[in-house]
Amino acid sequence: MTDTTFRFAPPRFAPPRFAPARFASVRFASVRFASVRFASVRFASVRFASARFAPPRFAPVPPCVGPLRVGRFASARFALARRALARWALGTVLDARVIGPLRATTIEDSRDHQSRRIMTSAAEHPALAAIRGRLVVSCQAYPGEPMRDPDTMCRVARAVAAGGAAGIRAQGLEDLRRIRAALDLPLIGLWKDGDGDVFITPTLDHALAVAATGADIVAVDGTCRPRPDGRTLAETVKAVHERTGRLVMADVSTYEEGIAAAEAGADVVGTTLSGYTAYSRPGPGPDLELVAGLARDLPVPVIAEGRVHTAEQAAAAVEAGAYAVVVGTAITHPTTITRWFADRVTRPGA
Ligand SMILES: CC(=O)N[C@H](C=O)[C@@H](O)[C@H](O)[C@H](O)COP(=O)(O)O
Repeated sequence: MTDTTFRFAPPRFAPPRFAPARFASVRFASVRFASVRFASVRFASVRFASARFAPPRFAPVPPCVGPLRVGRFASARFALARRALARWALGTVLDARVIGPLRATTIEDSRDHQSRRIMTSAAEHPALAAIRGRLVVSCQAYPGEPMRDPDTMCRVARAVAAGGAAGIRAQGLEDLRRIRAALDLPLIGLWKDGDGDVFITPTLDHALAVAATGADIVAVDGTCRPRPDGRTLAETVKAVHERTGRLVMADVSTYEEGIAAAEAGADVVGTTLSGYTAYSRPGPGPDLELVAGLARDLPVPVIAEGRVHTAEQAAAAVEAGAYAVVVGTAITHPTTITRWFADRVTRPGA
């Protein structure tokens, strides 16, 4: 058994409503890392000593039933355990002791409020580390369009890679296979299918097929709407993790969906669907308020995606706390870009 201590740096930007803990420790026992990033944990005890938990008290926590991601409040089954992790996510847990065979090592990370919440650089998946603070380009053409062709999309992906894209997001199994074979960059894969409301990688079967193309991250619909195969998001994420080891990006449309997606175990949350569900905010530009809210409150990376049309908006998304920014239309969809220009140039009535 290894005995590893995680140290979390105190928050630089502690939300004012939470008095930072003077000391808090979370003892985990029987930690089993299934992969670099995931762990099954049983809580032994949680100890708090802070302005809010005075006098210091030791609270025994019943063992967690089932897996828990270290650093998340996601699947903790017990309120106290969840609160401990929530406090960790807020940066107020200063010390956590993990006992068990562990591959991750010491954490010293307080660079910014998103990175503070991400588990550890050692445990951060390489595909995520490679896009951190960078641009991902979505290369997609729509049914019936002239560029709807895997070879063309692969060329587009190579072109944006040459321009500095740190990652690619793409749609459709054949597009993904071609792009995977041609490029070494992190690949976010999805499969748009069906004519229902839920169309971004709508079922587990779709997700498994996307994973089989070699995509590093499988993007799925992460909204609260029922999925065509009747599975919950949590069941889908769990199955993708267990059967493929791939990361899951949940495309959401609201703050509540982002929180629920993280709790369901999604590794990454994207604001992709904001404005594209009946109940979310449509707007001409990116939903930076959503980006900022989720980046502030989630312990997982938040990717800004959707209607980022200018370099300034992309920079603003990073400023708002986005872990990475995905831009599609403004870079890879010439029909729309042309229309933007044509509409401005063409005189009314011409
Ligand atoms: C809503 C939906 O179906 N979004 C899709 C998701 O993969 C794509 O059609 C978008 O192009 C992508 O999200 C990037 O966004 P934008 O093209 O706005 O930069």
